[in-house]
Amino acid sequence: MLVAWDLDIPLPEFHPPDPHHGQQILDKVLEINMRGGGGGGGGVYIDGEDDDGDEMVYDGDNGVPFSVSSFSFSSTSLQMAKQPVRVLVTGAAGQIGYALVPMIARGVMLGPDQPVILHMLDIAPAAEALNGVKMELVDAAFPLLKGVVATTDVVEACTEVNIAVMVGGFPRKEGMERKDVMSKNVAIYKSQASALEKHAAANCKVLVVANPANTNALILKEFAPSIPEKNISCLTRLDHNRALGQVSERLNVPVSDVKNVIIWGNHSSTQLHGEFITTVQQRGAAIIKARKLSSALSAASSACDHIRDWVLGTPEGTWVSMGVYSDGSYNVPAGLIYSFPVTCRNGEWTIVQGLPIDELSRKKLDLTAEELTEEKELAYSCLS
Ligand SMILES: NC(=O)C1=CN([C@@H]2O[C@H](COP(=O)(O)OP(=O)(O)OC[C@H]3O[C@@H](n4cnc5c(N)ncnc54)[C@H](O)[C@@H]3O)[C@@H](O)[C@H]2O)C=CC1
Ligand SMILES: O=C([O-])CC(=O)C(=O)O
Repeated sequence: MLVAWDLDIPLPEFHPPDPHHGQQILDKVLEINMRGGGGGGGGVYIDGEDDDGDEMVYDGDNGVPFSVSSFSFSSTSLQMAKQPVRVLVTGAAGQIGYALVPMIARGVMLGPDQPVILHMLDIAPAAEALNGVKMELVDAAFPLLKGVVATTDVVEACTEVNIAVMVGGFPRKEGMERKDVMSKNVAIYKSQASALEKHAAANCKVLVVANPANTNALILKEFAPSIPEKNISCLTRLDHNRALGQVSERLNVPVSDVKNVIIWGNHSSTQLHGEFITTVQQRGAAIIKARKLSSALSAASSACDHIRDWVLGTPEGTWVSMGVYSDGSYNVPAGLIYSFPVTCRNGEWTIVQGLPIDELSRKKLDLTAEELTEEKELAYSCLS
């Protein structure tokens, strides 16, 4: 018998009830609900139903106050069945969405034992394409995928989501800077902020991918004041991964042997400089030139890395780059969504402190902060 358990609560010794239907019932996987209360009649109950609906109850009666998800057992195993996590992907009919949703459904984002329910949002003109993506998700028969909501209704899309990956919006074309799509995209983030604030699950974690990613995330934060600022982030992990990839190629070492690069500031071309850095900075533009479309598979994969590390934690001794709400660390103005080196544990990110910043880097850190301040003003002018 295997017990897989992800809560720090002692489980009383478990004796499955004597089955009245012999092997048949032993082979039936039972849904077990655990509920508890303090003192008095409180205790631990494990109950389930057999094929005929007969209730089977185990009462550990140890008075441990808790309320947890369900798990299941069979004759050979007793395994924690995690509750599905609801993951919203906006712009799901677009090219990043198309690459991202199968990754999520396969467990790339939240782990191979974490069931998911996908919420996919797009706009009315993309409704048919969105439905096509839903059909493909069904056809792929992903074992972890417990449901798909495909909708053009933002409230339905946001309802009870635990994680929101905000990809919806317009991509830049060749020759444009990312902030050139601001006027089209920033209004989306203002309006979707309210829907998330009102309808998402408490403690929903938000990752903004659509450009200009830092400023869209900041607008979302400002128009969803009840979502904790720690829960709103933007994607700079793609730049981080690009830097890892460049180091790996140039030194001819496996990318898994490279770690702890840092992306400071904006997802834009005001990151640090030098030939290596220019390559990383201009990689998005190079991909647009080559594909006539902006990056998609690498963006989707990096979005999975971002959420995975945030939720499941960064490996010991490793930091990653996340666009997060600045608290003034490294003398970056507080109140910007700025990319910092962070470590994550227990679902929380922490900025790595005390790294040396030389004079040139200082200038560049300030420059990218100035750009973000200007973008913020531009965003508000687009909204007024
Ligand atoms: N932060 C990063 O590292 C990266 C950011 N991006 C950005 O991600 C965004 C999406 O890129 P792609 O998927 O290539 O674009 P795309 O054009 O293929 O897909 C975007 C989707 O968003 C939908 N959409 C538009 N308005 C919407 C709204 N109000 N609500 C929901 N959906 C809406 C569109 O109908 C479309 O299906 C772009 O802004 C792009 O610049 C792209 C690559 C990397
Ligand atoms: O460059 C773009 O427009 C898309 C993007 O953000 C990237 O690939 O980094």
